[in-house]
Amino acid sequence: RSAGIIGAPFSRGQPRGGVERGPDLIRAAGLLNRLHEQGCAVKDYGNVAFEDVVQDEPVGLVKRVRAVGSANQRLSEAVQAVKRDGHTSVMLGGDHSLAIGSIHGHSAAVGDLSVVWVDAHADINTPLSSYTGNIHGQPMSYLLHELHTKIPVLPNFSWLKPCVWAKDLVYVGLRDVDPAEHYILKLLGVKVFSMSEVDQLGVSRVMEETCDYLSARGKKPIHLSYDIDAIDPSVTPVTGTPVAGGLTYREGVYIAEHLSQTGLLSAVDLVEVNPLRGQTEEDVRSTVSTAVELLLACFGRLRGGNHPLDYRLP
Ligand SMILES: N/C(=N\O)NCCC[NH3+]
Ligand SMILES: [Mn+2]
Ligand SMILES: [Mn+2]
Ligand SMILES: [Mn+2]
Repeated sequence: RSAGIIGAPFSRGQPRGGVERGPDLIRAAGLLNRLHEQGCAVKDYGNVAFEDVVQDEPVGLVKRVRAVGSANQRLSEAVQAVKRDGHTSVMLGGDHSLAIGSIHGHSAAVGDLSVVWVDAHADINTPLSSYTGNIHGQPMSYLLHELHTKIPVLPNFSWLKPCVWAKDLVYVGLRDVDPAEHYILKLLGVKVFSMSEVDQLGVSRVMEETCDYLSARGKKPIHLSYDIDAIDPSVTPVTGTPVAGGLTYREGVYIAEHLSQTGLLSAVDLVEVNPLRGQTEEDVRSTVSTAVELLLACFGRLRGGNHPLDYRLP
């Protein structure tokens, strides 16, 4: 395995400052050394340099459109470069609007892909259905072929073409879904394992059904887009929109372990870590270390232990 790390210090998909600190916090917690120690080749591509957009009036209700469009165009190029070099792309956010560029760039590199979206939220509002106008609640609508007619022309988004089919998308962890989003999920027949299904089936059944569902449409590269707020706020409180009743630490790690073992994991996003949303230092430490553990599990770390292929007892 090999990981190409991209920092995306970007917050304009939502109104709360601090989420742009995510990439450097996750690096400082030792992600690269830990990946190396577990036998993963690692290349750090640094942080994407985002354009400073000054005049960015709302377009209808949609906020910070030009900044988000420009940022995601640059992120898409960065992800394409990482994939061209043959790595699994690891995008450290930053807010979840960055999934637009991450998934677009991944698809530009590998073609058809499947998306596993682990999140308390569906992030599938269209620009016209969103209450808040914050684009981090909308990224999936920009990416789905089936919603193309629902996306107006937006400044700095002319580069973007939809690249995901609704039948290649699976959600895990949903527990805060708007009516418009629920309508879209039902209309398009998107596969959803909300927290109700996690409770009903258990996480191992959820992941078994997720992988069976996706592989029935051919073994496509998997894009795992992990919003840290999928995990329960008791474990990962420093995030913009925490929602009670989330995944346990163990469930969160299991999801990553399971997808890692498919051998199809081709890109990972880890987004929405916001240190300014914590009450204590421990809140920040707990959230950031959980983010690191989730990523280590994406690259083959197992709780039962690992050993190098060439290990020999002395
Ligand atoms: N964390 C969020 N998305 O994952 N917040 C925006 C969506 C709220 N409906
Ligand atoms: Mn999200
Ligand atoms: Mn979320
Ligand atoms: Mn969020």
